[in-house]
Amino acid sequence: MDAITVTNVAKSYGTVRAVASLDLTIPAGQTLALLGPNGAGKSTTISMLVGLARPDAGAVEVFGDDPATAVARGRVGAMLQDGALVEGLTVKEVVGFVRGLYPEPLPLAEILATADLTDLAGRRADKLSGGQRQRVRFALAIAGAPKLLVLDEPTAAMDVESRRTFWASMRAYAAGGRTILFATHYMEEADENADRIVVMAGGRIVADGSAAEIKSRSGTRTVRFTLGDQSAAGLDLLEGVTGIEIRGTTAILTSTDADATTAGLYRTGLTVRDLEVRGADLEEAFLNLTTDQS
Ligand SMILES: Nc1ncnc2c1ncn2[C@@H]1O[C@H](COP(=O)(O)OP(=O)(O)OP(=O)(O)O)[C@@H](O)[C@H]1O
Repeated sequence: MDAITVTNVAKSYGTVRAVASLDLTIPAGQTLALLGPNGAGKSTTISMLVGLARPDAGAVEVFGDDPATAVARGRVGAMLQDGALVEGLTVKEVVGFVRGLYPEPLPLAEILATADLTDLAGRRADKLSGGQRQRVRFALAIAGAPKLLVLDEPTAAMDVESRRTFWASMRAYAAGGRTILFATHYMEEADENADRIVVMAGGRIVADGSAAEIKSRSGTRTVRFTLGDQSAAGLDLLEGVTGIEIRGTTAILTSTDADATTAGLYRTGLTVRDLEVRGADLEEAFLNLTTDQS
């Protein structure tokens, strides 16, 4: 069964078109990253998936129901950008209270352990650090044992170590066959934690695939070599070259046809040492895919 089907969805705020012609099917069990620059439409898409906003056109289904029904049935857990935490309660009390609202919650100890909060259980939730508070929000999102977990930029405000801990928690939760959708600006988070990456820009999907597919779809590769003190004049005219950068003694050519660029390079008569041809990294692919459309 599909966890999410979005069919031809559009959503505007006044004259701002946040999402347009959005089609997306997410099979149950998949971990999907929604990647895109500011204003791409990620949060708007997430709001519609969790029933907080209604599409102007098109349809959204979550496990075959409309989102509000799926949420009411306890099938969806969400960690949105600025959920406040109740003041004056300990972590254990907040999590215990929220899990009590669900028909079939996870055991309290399991929630705390999954969110790496066992050691903080007795601390006041509103007195924690930003990263620790995010973990409490994560605990609240999984408390009802939802089949679909939706996370909007869950690691914003976390340092590197907290991020690592957080993603380990997320993967542990996903391992039970659950479906996860998370929005992020961080390419490496998408690369390391998702089975599939959907890149959005300007309210539309501009790429959809595994990290490797997205990298290759951007079509760009880099050709690097040691230029030393030779002149770089004319390198930008080689076939396929779209960009050139000189870093110390190294020349880095971006190319849409690395074979032609390399062949042309040898014809220049330059002494070419340490030649390296690489696929674009995910960050370059992301910039290539989103720059023209946002
Ligand atoms: N409540 C709102 N009222 C008016 N415009 C809005 C509202 N929410 C979003 N928008 C606009 O809709 C567009 C999409 O915004 P959205 O928040 O969905 O993007 P995003 O990809 O989540 O961005 P970010 O990465 O910055 O969170 C933007 O142009 C934004 O300014």
